[in-house]
Amino acid sequence: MNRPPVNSLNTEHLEQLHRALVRLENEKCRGMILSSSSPTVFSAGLDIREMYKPELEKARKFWRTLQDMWLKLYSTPYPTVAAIHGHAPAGGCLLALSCEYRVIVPNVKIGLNETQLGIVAPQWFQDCMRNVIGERQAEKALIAGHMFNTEQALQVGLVDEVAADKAACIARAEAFLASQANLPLLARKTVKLGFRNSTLSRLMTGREADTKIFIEYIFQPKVQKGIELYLQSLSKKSG
Ligand SMILES: CCCCCCCCCC/C=C/CC(=O)SCCNC(=O)CCNC(=O)[C@H](O)C(C)(C)COP(=O)(O)OP(=O)(O)OC[C@H]1O[C@@H](n2cnc3c(N)ncnc32)[C@H](O)[C@@H]1OP(=O)(O)O
Repeated sequence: MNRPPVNSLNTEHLEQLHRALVRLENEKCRGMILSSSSPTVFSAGLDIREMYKPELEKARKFWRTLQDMWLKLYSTPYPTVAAIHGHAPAGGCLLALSCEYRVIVPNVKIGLNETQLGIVAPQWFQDCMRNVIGERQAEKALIAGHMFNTEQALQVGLVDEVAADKAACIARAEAFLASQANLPLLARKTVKLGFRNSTLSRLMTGREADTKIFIEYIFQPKVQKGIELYLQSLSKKSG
């Protein structure tokens, strides 16, 4: 990902990611490392400005593009690793959770923090967390909107490995891909999809309902007020 300053996910960036995933699949790619050009941020999650006073059709397109990108990422036939050498809140955490393996560096925060922002992580975000860390830990983390530090993320199983720095993180991600390289492709892909199918189907069969929930939620005046205040707090911080 290379969308400075924080790889926030707007419609255009989501489309780019989606196109890249389609191209990799068409080219029979043998593995992907999802990484960031930023030295300190993996992805800041959804671009909050896409949810602030949007036009209805633009907001619908934004959400459908996110759904498209995620459905592709979660179901790739090739192995995927997240090299998390920077913070990964909310949608950034979703990207990492959607890969098959996660390597992280020290001093990083990662989690589905939506509750803390007064918004709600959609059901499929929640499913991804549950599938990785289990029901009990996911429930606790999501209710609190907990951001895990590196050590906590490893302990709870949110990530698989810690590496010293970006170079080591990429090297460990490559080692994971190498460990998968000799597995029969069809068997590997079939098992992966078997595990992920119920989570994928839940969104695929309820896409329109999920979009409607998103739209009705963000168009509420009190949610808009919350987004406005949050945007102000973010830009004050950097100002
Ligand atoms: C049953 C009911 C169901 C209801 C369902 C409703 C569904 C609602 C949708 C819910 C889904 C939400 C998922 C999300 O992903 S929401 C996004 C959450 N993300 C965050 O909270 C991250 C916020 N950012 C940070 O914490 C930090 O920026 C950082 C990532 C830790 C990096 O810190 P750093 O100090 O390096 O950088 P700055 O904070 O100074 O930021 C630099 C500039 O980038 C702007 N910025 C940061 N994050 C975002 C963002 N997510 N979107 C847009 N812009 C962002 C920040 O304002 C600075 O801009 P400036 O320089 O112009 O001021």
